[in-house]
Amino acid sequence: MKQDLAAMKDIKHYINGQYVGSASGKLFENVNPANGKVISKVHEAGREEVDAAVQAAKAALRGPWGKMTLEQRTAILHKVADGINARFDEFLEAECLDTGKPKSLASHIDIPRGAANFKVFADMIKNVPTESFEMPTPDGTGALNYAVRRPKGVIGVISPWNLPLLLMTWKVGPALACGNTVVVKPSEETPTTTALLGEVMKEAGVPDGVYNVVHGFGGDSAGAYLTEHPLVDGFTFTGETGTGEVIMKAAAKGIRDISLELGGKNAGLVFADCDMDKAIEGTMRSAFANCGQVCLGTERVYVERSIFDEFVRRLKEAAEGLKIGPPDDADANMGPLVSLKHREKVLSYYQKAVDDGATVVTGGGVPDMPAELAGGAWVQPTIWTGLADDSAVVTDEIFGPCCHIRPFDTEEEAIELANSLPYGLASAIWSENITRAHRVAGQIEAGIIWVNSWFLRDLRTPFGGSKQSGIGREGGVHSLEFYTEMKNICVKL
Ligand SMILES: NC(=O)c1ccc[n+]([C@@H]2O[C@H](COP(=O)([O-])OP(=O)(O)OC[C@H]3O[C@@H](n4cnc5c(N)ncnc54)[C@H](O)[C@@H]3O)[C@@H](O)[C@H]2O)c1
Ligand SMILES: O=C/C=C/C=C(\O)C(=O)O
Repeated sequence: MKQDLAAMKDIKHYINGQYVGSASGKLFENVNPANGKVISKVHEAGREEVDAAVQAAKAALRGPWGKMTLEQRTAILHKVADGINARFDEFLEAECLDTGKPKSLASHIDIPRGAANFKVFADMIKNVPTESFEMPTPDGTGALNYAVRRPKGVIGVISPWNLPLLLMTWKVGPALACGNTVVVKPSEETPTTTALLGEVMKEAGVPDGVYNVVHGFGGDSAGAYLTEHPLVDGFTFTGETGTGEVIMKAAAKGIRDISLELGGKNAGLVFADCDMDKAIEGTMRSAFANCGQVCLGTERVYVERSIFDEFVRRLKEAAEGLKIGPPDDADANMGPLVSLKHREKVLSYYQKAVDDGATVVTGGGVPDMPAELAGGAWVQPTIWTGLADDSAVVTDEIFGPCCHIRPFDTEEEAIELANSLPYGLASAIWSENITRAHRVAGQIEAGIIWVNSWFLRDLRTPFGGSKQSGIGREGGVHSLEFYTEMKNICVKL
């Protein structure tokens, strides 16, 4: 049975290789944030559907999937990647309708990464060795220890709405490469590409029950039912820090493992010895790409005082040059926020900045849009200066197209400011003095540091946050660590 994705009117769960509706008949609306119109109705899973998905995933571990050779399994995952590429335009259309993001962005980042996440981890699991140790024994014969990887089991994948296909496959790719089965709960805001992937899985020959999808909300809905289900062996979650705390508690019951990629309030550090063109281009992307809805984005920018005025002037000019528009507008490089609800949150910070005495360098409100887009979640790219370090605008993750720029005088002060919050996800350093860049990078409390770049991704590298930005690392061998159980076999010779 195929999902009616061509019309994209009715988004069902994908359980044990079939698209199925909810027994309760409960549906919720999926809204296009570019115009406020309903795109589709989505089935909301109850405990019954979540249980069916988890049971299917458990059973599939013992079915054909569990018996496949590594070669067979990884060949299928390459077919999944090829299947995404073959249906690139459908994925692109679905992702852009759900999020409102420019097609120019999603066609370069979201959809290609959706495919790459399967290929990279399929190849990695074949090529990363495990360890072995020979040891002496009192009788002189010795013993040999060697480690093997085994799948962890059923993985619960809970993903957010900002980069829906990219962030979901970033977990599903390595989870399946390692031989696990998954139950995915995509964000209620962006269910479509996760649903569409079910068809690709089927076509690629992924056995039924290996990839399951349940739709719904977080608390008191599909998300909570999934984390409370005792047969799930581990959870990988990307989303807000507060939600991470709730999921961590649920995972404690039954001692299930967790990987948490959480929020940030990332600092950009711009030194006087930077290449100003590069720093402006990079900070533009880090503050405004994806309408500022990137966990790695820099909402706090610290600039050395001698170049502060020039930097602010040039970033303002660049921000005012952004073209706001819907996904199909080929010139648009900024879309709407994901929803009107999220816009309320972002605009509350725009107001708070004014209340706290900020200088609004540019933006601060809602742009004028043509009548057919008036119902969309549009917001202006916004830059502030002049806020105190303890203003909520400077300390809270806003997740909108905005940044506060503040001057600093010394390297020590810049590092202290960057490290002053309980988050520790990412940071961008702009300096042509490579010794300084290394020195500063080593002292920033964050999991990911970019020097003279931003969001430059090599999927073999560790990815994750320190402090309240997460627990664990994914990427490269670190994904293999999370998605497998290492077993040591000690053989007395
Ligand atoms: N560190 C990273 O790699 C990374 C990447 C992208 C986004 N993020 C963070 O994600 C946030 C934006 O995404 P969001 O608003 O979708 O996050 P969110 O935490 O609101 O939701 C994420 C997912 O969790 C589900 N959920 C919510 N409450 C739940 C509960 N009680 N039990 C189980 N599931 C629940 C949601 O339905 C959704 O699928 C930002 O904070 C951003 O920084 C982090
Ligand atoms: O919004 C957050 C972006 C996260 C990016 C990744 O997880 C990635 O590039 O693998």
